[in-house]
Amino acid sequence: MKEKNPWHTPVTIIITVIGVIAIVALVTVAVLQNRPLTQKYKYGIVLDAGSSHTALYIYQWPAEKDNNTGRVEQTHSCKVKGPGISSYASEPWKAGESLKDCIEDAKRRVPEKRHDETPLYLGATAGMRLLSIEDSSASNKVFQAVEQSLQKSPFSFQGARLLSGQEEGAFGWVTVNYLDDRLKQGLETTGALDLGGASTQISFVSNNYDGSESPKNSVTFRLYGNDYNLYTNSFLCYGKDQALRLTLAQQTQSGPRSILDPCFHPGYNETVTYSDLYDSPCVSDRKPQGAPVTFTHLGQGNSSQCQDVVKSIFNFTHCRYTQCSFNGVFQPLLQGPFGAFSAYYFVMNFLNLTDTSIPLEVVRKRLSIYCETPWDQIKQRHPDVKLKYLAEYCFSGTYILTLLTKGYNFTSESYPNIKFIKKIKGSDAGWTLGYMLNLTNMIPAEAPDSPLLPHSGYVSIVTVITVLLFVLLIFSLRPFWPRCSKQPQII
Ligand SMILES: Nc1ccn([C@@H]2O[C@H](COP(=O)(O)OP(=O)(O)OP(=O)(O)O)[C@@H](O)[C@H]2O)c(=O)n1
Repeated sequence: MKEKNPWHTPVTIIITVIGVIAIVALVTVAVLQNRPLTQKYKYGIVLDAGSSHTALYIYQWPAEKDNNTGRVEQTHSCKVKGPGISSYASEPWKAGESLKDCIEDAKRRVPEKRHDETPLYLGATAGMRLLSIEDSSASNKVFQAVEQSLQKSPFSFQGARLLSGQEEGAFGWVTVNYLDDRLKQGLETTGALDLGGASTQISFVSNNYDGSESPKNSVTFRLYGNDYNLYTNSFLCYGKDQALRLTLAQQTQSGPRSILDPCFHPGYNETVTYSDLYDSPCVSDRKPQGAPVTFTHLGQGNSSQCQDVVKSIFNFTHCRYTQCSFNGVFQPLLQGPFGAFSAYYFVMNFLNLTDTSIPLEVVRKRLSIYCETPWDQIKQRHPDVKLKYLAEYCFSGTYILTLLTKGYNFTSESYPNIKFIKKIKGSDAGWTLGYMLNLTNMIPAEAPDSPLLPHSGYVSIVTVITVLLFVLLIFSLRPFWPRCSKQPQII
């Protein structure tokens, strides 16, 4: 006599087998769907052809997230050897040649199979702006030379062009706020202060600026569903190299054989050629008549006199708007935090003055002690720093403080709102990233629709619900279950 197992009916066996197969299939799909994928990246390259040098930046972002944001990051930068491309006006082909090493470097950094789809841009700033004012044909030839050289690269070259000061300021602002994740989240934005060699930019959003007063300073953006009305201004000739020319021009108006410069260390002594100093549209019309060929540039190291000389290159006398910064340029009330980068950072970092919680008066005092230090001592303390940079830090520090306080109207109270920065989350602060994001349409005007759940959450929920349904099905089939009788069946 054999006791029949109540589960051994064909219906329950079939249901159980199908159920087990379904659960195994679901779990397999869920696991496979959520396995870590080997990330594929896309790349973009921007060359920043500045007045003092050219730099190449490589950016990357996950291939499947072209239209998403907060994900583009700088993976590498390469400093082009030699001066900025505008310095090759008399031998333009050399401007093209100068870029080759960094392009070779980029070829090694970007995977070969991505080369032909990687956009390559060159944007030129204030150095080329000045050259185009001075000699537009020479500037065209320099652009032709760099274009010829970049067309030979395996990348998808998208052209070389001159950025307007307004674009330089606005794209710097986009970069800073993109990297800080402020745009996507619609947070209060950070203003951008950029100090180059030949121009300087200030860009910020102010509640009391809607673009109606001085519309030429207004740039509007719609980013991730938010409207921004940005104030921006670029001051050509107020980058730190051209500002130094302006102060030297101020001190050599009578064509002297020597000057005692308060912005250079005591004991500093260099011979300067008048024609070199005045070889820039920022000062060329002021070249003194009948001056000797050279003058001796002597350092005096006097901070308060240096402040006076630096102040004298700003014009505060006329303003046809409700308020101005300097040279009759409109500026609304300063608002919010500011990121100060490029030469702001190089100089303040060298001077150990990037901490803006140090009171402005203390900063001034420390700078004046530095300026009064004899040139021999300075050279001894910093044997590794390029002499040209080293000689100019006293001037540059004084210029930065004067530009910020007298020029832009930062006060002791608002000075701590400035943060001197070089990089944000590994990417350099500057106009290049914002420029690329704009040209590749990587910042959408409207906020992208995001799915309710991440993919892994979706798969897990579907799995759990299916298992539940299966269990319910088994229970709903109860009437078909064989009954367990207490009496053993006799077969
Ligand atoms: N370690 C460094 C590197 C650069 N500089 C100075 O910083 C200034 C400008 O830097 P940059 O942002 O590279 O300006 P450019 O792009 O060359 O100038 P522009 O934007 O005006 O065209 C130059 O005066 C350069 O001499 C410096 O003082 N210390």
